[in-house]
Amino acid sequence: MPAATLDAFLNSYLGPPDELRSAVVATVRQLTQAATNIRNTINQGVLGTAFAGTRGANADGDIQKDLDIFADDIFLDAMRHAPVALYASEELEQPVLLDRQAPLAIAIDPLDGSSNIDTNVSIGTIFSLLPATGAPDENPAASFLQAGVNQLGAGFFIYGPQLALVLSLGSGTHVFVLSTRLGTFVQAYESRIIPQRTQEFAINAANYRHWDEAVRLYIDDCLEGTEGPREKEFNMRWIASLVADCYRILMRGGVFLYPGDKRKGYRQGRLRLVYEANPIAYLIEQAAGAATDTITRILEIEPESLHQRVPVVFGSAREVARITRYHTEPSAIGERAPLFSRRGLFRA
Ligand SMILES: O=P(O)(O)OC[C@H]1O[C@](O)(COP(=O)(O)O)[C@@H](O)[C@@H]1O
Ligand SMILES: [Mg+2]
Ligand SMILES: [Mg+2]
Repeated sequence: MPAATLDAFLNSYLGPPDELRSAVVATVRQLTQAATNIRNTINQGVLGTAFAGTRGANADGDIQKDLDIFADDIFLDAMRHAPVALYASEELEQPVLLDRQAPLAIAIDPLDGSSNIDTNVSIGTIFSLLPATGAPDENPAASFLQAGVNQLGAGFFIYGPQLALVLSLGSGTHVFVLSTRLGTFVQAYESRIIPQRTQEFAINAANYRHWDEAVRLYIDDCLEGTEGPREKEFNMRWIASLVADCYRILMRGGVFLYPGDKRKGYRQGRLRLVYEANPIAYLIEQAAGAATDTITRILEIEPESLHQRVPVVFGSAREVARITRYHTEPSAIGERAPLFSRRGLFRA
């Protein structure tokens, strides 16, 4: 039986012992309050004016919108009231030390999908909960340079038609929706299970000419549909909000790719390992999906720096494995008939 509310779910959470478990629960509660606050602000109807304005660039060189900064301020403030030692944000160059005695470190993308703010398309907040390690005041980055397998929990809020929280604390991936009638988050689904197979892919196809050959050939094969080696039709989606693309995949399967490409600054793709790829990979794996950097499991990558980018492929496990084979053993992608052997590397 699913717990009826987020509160009931958190009360029944049997995670790591004692201090860490209660810290995770308290932190998730603070996060939900901050997200509700942001949702209320978004609903004031100022998206096209005040909050879509730009401020400059963040540590990573991305344009910051006013809502990026607003969301960052709200979550940072909320974490001051949670048992969190360190707050690392996509929008801030360095982690903020909050309470050196506290057991947790949080990495956050306060506003994901910023390019969609003024178009009224779903946006979100992604977070990753880690154990604070070492001496947080001496080496604040160290807590965030742990491989994603060390996460205690991860999730995202999606400010869509519904305010939803997708959460995993290490046993399944759960979806809660804010009920304004009840004034609380209620469980919307049993733990999600992503189908192993899919006929739907998500990629920004405008970058086709910049991709490596393996990615191009994978997409070519999908596009050839029933006339190509896959012998089935594919559908394409690209929302340009990672949270929204991930939510769809959790609901009905699919595969998402943001590979590295040949554009300047995109060799490692666009998404950040610590703030985006790790928490999303955790949620996807907890829902029986898979997540790689095309070859290596995302959750096993040791981050080298706080704002590091990483190529990302995630979703239906068999499709993710297939994409890895295009990169590692192209000759094994031999299901195509000679009819399809017309191009390059894999077609010889
Ligand atoms: O505009 P592009 O290159 O298609 O990239 C879209 C991707 O970039 C992101 O917007 C990056 O996140 P931010 O908005 O937090 O910078 C993802 O949500 C999305 O998947
Ligand atoms: Mg983002
Ligand atoms: Mg962001």
